[in-house]
Amino acid sequence: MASSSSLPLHLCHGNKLTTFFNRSHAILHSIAIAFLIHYRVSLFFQDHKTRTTPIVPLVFVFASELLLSFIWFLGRAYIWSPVYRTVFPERLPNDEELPAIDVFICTTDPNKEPTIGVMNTLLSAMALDYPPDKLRVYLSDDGGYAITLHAMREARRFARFWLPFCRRFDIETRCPEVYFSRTEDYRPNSKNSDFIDEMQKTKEQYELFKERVRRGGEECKFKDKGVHSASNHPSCIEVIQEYSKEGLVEDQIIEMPLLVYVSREKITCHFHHFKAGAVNALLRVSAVLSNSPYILMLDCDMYCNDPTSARQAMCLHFDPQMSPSLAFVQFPQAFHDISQNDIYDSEVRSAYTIAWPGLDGLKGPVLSGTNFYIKREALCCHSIKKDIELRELKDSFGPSNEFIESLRRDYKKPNVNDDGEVSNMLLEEAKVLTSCSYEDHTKWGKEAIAEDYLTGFVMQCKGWTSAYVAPSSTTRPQFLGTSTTNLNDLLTQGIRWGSGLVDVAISRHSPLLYGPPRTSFLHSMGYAELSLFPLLYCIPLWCFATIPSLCLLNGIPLYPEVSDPYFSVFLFIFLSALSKHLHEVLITGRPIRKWINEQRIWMIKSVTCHTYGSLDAILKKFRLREASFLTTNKVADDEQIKLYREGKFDFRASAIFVEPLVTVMLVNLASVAGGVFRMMFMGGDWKKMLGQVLLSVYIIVMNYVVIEGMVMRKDKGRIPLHVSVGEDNTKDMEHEFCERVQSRERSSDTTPPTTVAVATASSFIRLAKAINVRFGPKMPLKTMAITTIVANFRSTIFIYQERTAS
Ligand SMILES: O=c1ccn([C@@H]2O[C@H](COP(=O)(O)OP(=O)(O)O[C@H]3O[C@H](CO)[C@@H](O)[C@H](O)[C@H]3O)[C@@H](O)[C@H]2O)c(=O)[nH]1
Ligand SMILES: [Mn+2]
Repeated sequence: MASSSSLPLHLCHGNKLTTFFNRSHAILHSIAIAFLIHYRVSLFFQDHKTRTTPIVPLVFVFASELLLSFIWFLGRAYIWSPVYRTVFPERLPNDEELPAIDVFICTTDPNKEPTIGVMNTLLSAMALDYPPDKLRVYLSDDGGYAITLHAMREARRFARFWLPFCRRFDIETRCPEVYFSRTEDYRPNSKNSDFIDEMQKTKEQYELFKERVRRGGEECKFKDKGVHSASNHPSCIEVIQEYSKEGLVEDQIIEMPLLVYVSREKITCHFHHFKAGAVNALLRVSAVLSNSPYILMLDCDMYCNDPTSARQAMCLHFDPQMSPSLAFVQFPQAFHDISQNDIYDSEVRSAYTIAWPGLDGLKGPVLSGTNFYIKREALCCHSIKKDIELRELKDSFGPSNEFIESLRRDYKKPNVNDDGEVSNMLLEEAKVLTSCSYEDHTKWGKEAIAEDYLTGFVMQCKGWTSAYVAPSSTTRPQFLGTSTTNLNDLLTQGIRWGSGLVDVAISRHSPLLYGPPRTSFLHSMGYAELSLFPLLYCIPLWCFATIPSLCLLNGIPLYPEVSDPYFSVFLFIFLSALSKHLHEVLITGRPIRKWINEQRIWMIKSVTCHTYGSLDAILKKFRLREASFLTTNKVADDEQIKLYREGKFDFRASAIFVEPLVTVMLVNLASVAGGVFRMMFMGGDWKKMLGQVLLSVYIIVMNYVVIEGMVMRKDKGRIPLHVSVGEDNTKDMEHEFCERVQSRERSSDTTPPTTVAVATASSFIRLAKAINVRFGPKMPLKTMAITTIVANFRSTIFIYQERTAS
C-alpha cells in the first residue's frame, strides 16, 4: 500500500520529563515500602511478650499493606514509557485504496436502550467520512424485537436525507439527534440560505422519522407481546432495502452503506454468552455477506462523534512498519453526559488518560469492548494456512462451508446485488450460522473469541499489537456514549467489570502466569493490574476500613509511635501515594476536586462493587454461581441527572451498596469518638494511636457525603432511615436470617455492650443482610455460610470487647 506522500501517517511521542519524574518517584516509593516491610517483619520476630499488639490484627494489616504495595507495583507498568499518537488522515492514499469496513453495533433491550438512540448510533456510523460502498453496517438485536427492525427500515429511509446533507455541507456532528438539538453551531456557513433550507428540510424529515418509529413502536409492542420473547426467538436476518422512493427525485442515486439486521436465535435453556455471543454471530454472518478485512465495534449508545475516525485508524493500519502485526486501533470511551464535578468518576479518567497510553508504549492497549477498528484476520483466522485440513477447520469454526470459504477469500464486493438483494441460499446459510447450536462442539463457545479484555490479551500473547489514539486538544472525541451517572448503575456495572476481570485473574490466562514468555513482563504487569485491581483493592480496603479503627476503639496500637522514625516511613508512603495521585490528576488537566472525587469513589467501589465482583468471580470459579450480564441503563431519569449535576450523591441505590458504606462510616465514627474518649479520660497513649486516628479521620473526611446522606439531607437521594430492600423473592430469606440472628442475640449471655459496640454490631448485621440479598435467592446454603461468618465476626467483636475490658 503506497502512501501518497513521503510524510509519515502518524507520529508517536513520549514525554521525557514526566517519565523521568514518574520513574524517580517509583524508586523512592519502593524504598519506603522496603522500610515498611522491614519494620513489619521485625515486629513478627520480636519476642511475643514484649510485643504490645496482638498478632491477628497485625497479620491482617501487614497483609493489606503488602497487597496494596503489590498492586501499586503492577501499576508502574503504565508510567514506565507511555506514548501519545498524532495521526494525519489527510496524508492517506486515495479512496480507492482504502479497505472495506464492517461496522458492528450491538443492542439488546429497547427498554433500557431507547430505539431512537440506537438508530442515532446507526446513522452516525452510516455517515462516517468513508467511501459508502466500503462501509457495511450490521446491527445485532439480541432481543429480537420487531420495533428495532422496523426502526432500522425507517432509519435507512431517513438516511437518504441525512447522508447527502452531511456530505454536502461537511457536517461534523453526524449524530442527528445531537446535531438538531444544538442551537448554535449550525456549521459551516449558517448565513448561506441554501444551507438553511436544506437544514430545515432535513430537520423536518428527522422529526418525521422519529414520529414513524414511535408510531411503529406501539404497533410492534402489540406484535412483540404475542409470540415474542427476548430470550426465546428464532434467528432473523434482513438486508435492509430501499423503502420507497417517495419524496425523492426520480433518478437520484444516493450511495449508501449496506445495512443488515441480525438477530441470532435464542433458546431459553441455551447459554448465549451475552455480548460476546452476539459479536461471534455477527462475525460469522458478516463473513458470508461482506467479509470486510476491518471491523469497527460499537456499543449501541456509542455514536461516531468524529466522522474521520475510520481514516484516523487507517493511518496506523497503513503504516508499513506497524501494519503486519497491528490487530486493532483503540479509541477512548468518552461520554456526552459527564458533569463538571463528576462525583462518580463516570469518565473513568485513569484508564483512558494513564493506563491506555502506558500500555500503548509497551505493546498496545487493552481491547475495550467498543470504539476500535480491528483486523478480521486477528479475530478468528490468523492461523489459517492454505494447507490446513478441512476437517480441522470445521472442528474449529463449525460446519458451514460458506464460512470456511470466507476465511480464504477476499471479497471485493459484498455478496449482495445492486438492489440490496441476497440469494436465498445465502440467507439460509446466515440463519444456520446464527442458530444456537452452531457453536456446539466448536471453538466458538470454548475460546471466548470475542470477550473484550481476554480477547485482547490472548491476541497480544499471540504476537499481535494494538495502538491507542486519543483526541488531541484541538480534535473532537472520536466516539461519545452514555455513561453511568448514578450510584446504583455505576456500582452494578462495577460488579460486572470486577467479576469479569477477576475471572481472568484466577483463570489459566492469569496475566502474570500466562503473559511473560509470550509478551513482555512489563506488559503483563499492566494487564495483571487491570485484572487484579478489584480483588486487590477490596481486601485491603475492607481491612483498613475496619481493623485499625476497631483497634483504636480497643486501645490496640498498629502503627509505630510518633517519636519512632518508622512513623515517618508510614507517613511518607501515605502522603507519597496521595500526592502522586494528585499529580496524575493535575497533569491530565483536571481540577483538584477531581482528585477528591476519585479518592472517594475508589474507597466506595472497593467496599461495594469490587467486593461483590470478586466474590462473584470466585463463586463462579467453584460453580456456585451463574454468569450474568445486567445491561446498563441508557434511559435518563431527570431526578437522577439533577442530583448528579448538582454533585450530590444519589443514595437511592440497592441496599447491598448502601449498607457497607453506612457500616464503614459508623465503625470509623464510633472508633474515633471512642478512641479519643479513651485517650482523654482513660489514660490512653495518644502517641501510639495517632496513626490510626489519622487514618479513620481521613476515611471520615473523604466520605463525609455518606454522613451527609444519613443525617443532613432531606431530598430524595438521601439514605433512608430504613434502607428497605425491594426484591420480593429475597424477603423470606432475609426474614429467616433476621430471626436466626435475633434468637442468637436473645440467647447470648453477654452483658449489654456499650452503645458504640451496638452501633458497630448492628451495622455488621446490616452488612450481612446485604450480602444475603445479593447472593441469597440463587444459593441459600452458601449465603448462610457467608452471612454466618460475618455475623460471627460481629460476635467476635463482642467477645474481644469483653476480654479487653476485663
Ligand atoms: O446480552 C447482551 C448484553 C449486552 N449486549 C450489548 O453490549 C453492549 C454493552 O453493554 P452495556 O450494558 O452498555 O455495558 P457497559 O458496561 O456500558 O459496557 C462496557 O463494558 C462491557 C463489558 O462489560 C463492554 O463490552 C462494553 O463495550 C463497554 O462499553 C450494549 O450495546 C448491549 O446492547 C448485547 O448485545 N447482548
Ligand atoms: Mn454502555
